[in-house]
Amino acid sequence: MITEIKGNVMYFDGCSTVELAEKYGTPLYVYSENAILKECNEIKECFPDKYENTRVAYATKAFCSIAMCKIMEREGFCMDVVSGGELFTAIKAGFPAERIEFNGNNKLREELELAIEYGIGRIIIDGLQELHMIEEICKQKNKKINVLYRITPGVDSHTHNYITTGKKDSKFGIPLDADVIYPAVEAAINSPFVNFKGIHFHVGSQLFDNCSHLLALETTLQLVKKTKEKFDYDITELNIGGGFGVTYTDEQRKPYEYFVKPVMEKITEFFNQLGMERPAVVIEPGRSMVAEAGITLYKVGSIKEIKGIRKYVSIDGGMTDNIRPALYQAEYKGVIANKMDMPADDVVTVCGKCCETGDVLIKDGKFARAEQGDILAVLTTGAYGYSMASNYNKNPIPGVVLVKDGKSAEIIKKQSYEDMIERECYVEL
Ligand SMILES: Cc1ncc(COP(=O)(O)O)c(C=O)c1O
Ligand SMILES: N[C@@H](CCCC[NH3+])C(=O)O
Repeated sequence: MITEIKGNVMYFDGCSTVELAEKYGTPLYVYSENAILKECNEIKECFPDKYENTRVAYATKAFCSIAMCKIMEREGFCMDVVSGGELFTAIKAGFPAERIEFNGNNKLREELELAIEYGIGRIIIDGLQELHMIEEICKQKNKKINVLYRITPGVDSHTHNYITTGKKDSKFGIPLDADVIYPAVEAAINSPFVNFKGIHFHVGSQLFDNCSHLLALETTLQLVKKTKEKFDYDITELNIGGGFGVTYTDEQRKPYEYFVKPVMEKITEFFNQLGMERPAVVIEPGRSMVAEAGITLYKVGSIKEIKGIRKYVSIDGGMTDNIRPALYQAEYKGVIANKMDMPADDVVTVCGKCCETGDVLIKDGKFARAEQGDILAVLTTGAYGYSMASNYNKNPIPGVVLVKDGKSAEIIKKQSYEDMIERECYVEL
């Protein structure tokens, strides 16, 4: 069990959350290595270990750090990066360049130059303009790189509007209009500077239904068939993105198998019928690999009861370390980590310390009766928490601790006030 209760205290991967808060200070992100490994094993079992020529590329945007890159390296995963910064982190962590795939709708020339210089495994191209930029760089550097095209499959997945990515009206991917996609495919096939491997799609995030993946796949397979007919060219790789939903509150999380099995069946059947070899298949999970492996610890501060309306419990962090409730109305569960033996029957709203009314982490949640100094743990914060943290109100970004079997180590130092102003100055003009 990753989360346990001993006496009145919540333990996380064998560590007392109260002791962690005391030792490292709050706010604090805590990641369980065993929980990450459990995800890795679950994925491996139903995907790369089950089907030949398949790969998992962890989408580092969910949580990007040297430590996470090292774990992914050891587990044999690939990594999907979306910026020069994520790419640099992976390389600095010693992650093999050939296992890195680069996504993004507006990759900068200098980011592409870095990627090509490092010799990464794949660039997932988001438009013809990008292909031309890659060709120029490869020509200059005398290099050739593997590429895929990210298409816009025209699928409206059922999730928050801000995290659906496959709709026709989207900044991501190449539209499937015949006069757009086929010239692009032809250009990539004929380019002496790229190896055109195949097609990528990503339909959205936090999904509980496999129908968006299957619909997008159908469209992709038609494109593969047309590419064969038109250009006599065999697509050798399909990337179906990530998006696998996790349980934050009451959602029923689906196993990876629910998503990948029908996808693999459909792909296998299609290529058998066509008499073509099945391409490599890649998935890009981000959230599902780390969300449940992470919690955030806070210290309770001011408590205000507005008679007949609401009770506010303030914590020493907030939207600066978890923007998701403010940005996507995301819901979380939390506990008073030092009062696990007490009934959670007090309905309170957990709010942050920013000067924003919307700085609320949990609205009307049930908690044990909170007092100043208690340790409040917000659960399932491992994905898109730390990675979206900000310095709003000049609040320092908290540190990150990795825990495993009762041991703990700081993997990202918390920011100090000094760190925040280090790059600032005033020049009288
Ligand atoms: C291209 C791409 N791949 C993978 C992911 C990871 O998605 P998730 O964290 O939902 O698994 C995203 C983010 O939504 C993405 O845009
Ligand atoms: N940041 C989003 C997910 C982004 C998906 C990226 N394509 C979230 O917290 O849910």
